[in-house]
Amino acid sequence: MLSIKNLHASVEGNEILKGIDLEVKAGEVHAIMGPNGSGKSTLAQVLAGNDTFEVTAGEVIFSGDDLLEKKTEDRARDGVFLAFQYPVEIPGVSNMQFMRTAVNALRHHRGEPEMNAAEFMKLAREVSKQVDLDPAFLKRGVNEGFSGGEKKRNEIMQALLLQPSLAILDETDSGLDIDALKVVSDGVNALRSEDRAILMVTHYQRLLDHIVPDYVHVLADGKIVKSGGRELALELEERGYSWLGIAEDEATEASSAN
Ligand SMILES: Nc1ncnc2c1ncn2[C@@H]1O[C@H](COP(=O)(O)OP(=O)(O)OP(=O)(O)O)[C@@H](O)[C@H]1O
Repeated sequence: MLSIKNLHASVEGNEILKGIDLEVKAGEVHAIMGPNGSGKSTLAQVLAGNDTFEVTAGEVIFSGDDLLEKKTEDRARDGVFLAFQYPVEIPGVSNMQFMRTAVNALRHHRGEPEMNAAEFMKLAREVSKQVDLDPAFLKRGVNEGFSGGEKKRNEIMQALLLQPSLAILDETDSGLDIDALKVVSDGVNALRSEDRAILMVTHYQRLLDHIVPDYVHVLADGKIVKSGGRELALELEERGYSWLGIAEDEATEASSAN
């Protein structure tokens, strides 16, 4: 589903991604871990099409197409979804209005009939229960005044409504209390399916107790330096990053993040 080859990306002339290679098949869940500042969010943003970052080399093939050639909105229509590390507040636009517009844009693109307000309300209420978010949040401005954990739950609600082919989740577990972590993980597990891939950026092995990944990758200084199965995350928890030959300052930052 997703094939990344030798991906390089820069911001303001600084190279952040320095040759990423990654193959993700439909049905798989991949976790991306690594020290602070290693490029995890940059990778997520580049895949979603944030033009702050300049791709200087490499290719990304998504479902057979050249992803990097497509505009952000076309990537979203084709099924790429990004749950932000820091979800953005959009005051004045209700959550309901925002999500219905997005869902109907997708349905239109897929040649499916649009959902009217009543149909969408019914669906949104069901999904909000799934992530334990009071349906009252549907009426509020997008993320406006939401707590950190509520924003993260709202991101997963969007994913459940949009049913993307590729869900990229950037630190969806950060700031969640123990119960919310379980709720959000259940939401992500509900997304798992044979025709969908999930790329999850996380610092915490404990998330991977709930959402068991097929593969774990360590990103350091813009490159994937180690890949393995779930046991790699357990090893990182125990040993930190320095055994992988990651520079001492990066490894220290990483252990303080953990
Ligand atoms: N818009 C930007 N302008 C300048 N530098 C940026 C920008 N975005 C990212 N960077 C830099 O790129 C590097 C990688 O950042 P990124 O957010 O991808 O790291 P990360 O691995 O997700 O880190 P963390 O674990 O702390 O979230 C950092 O040094 C960061 O300061």
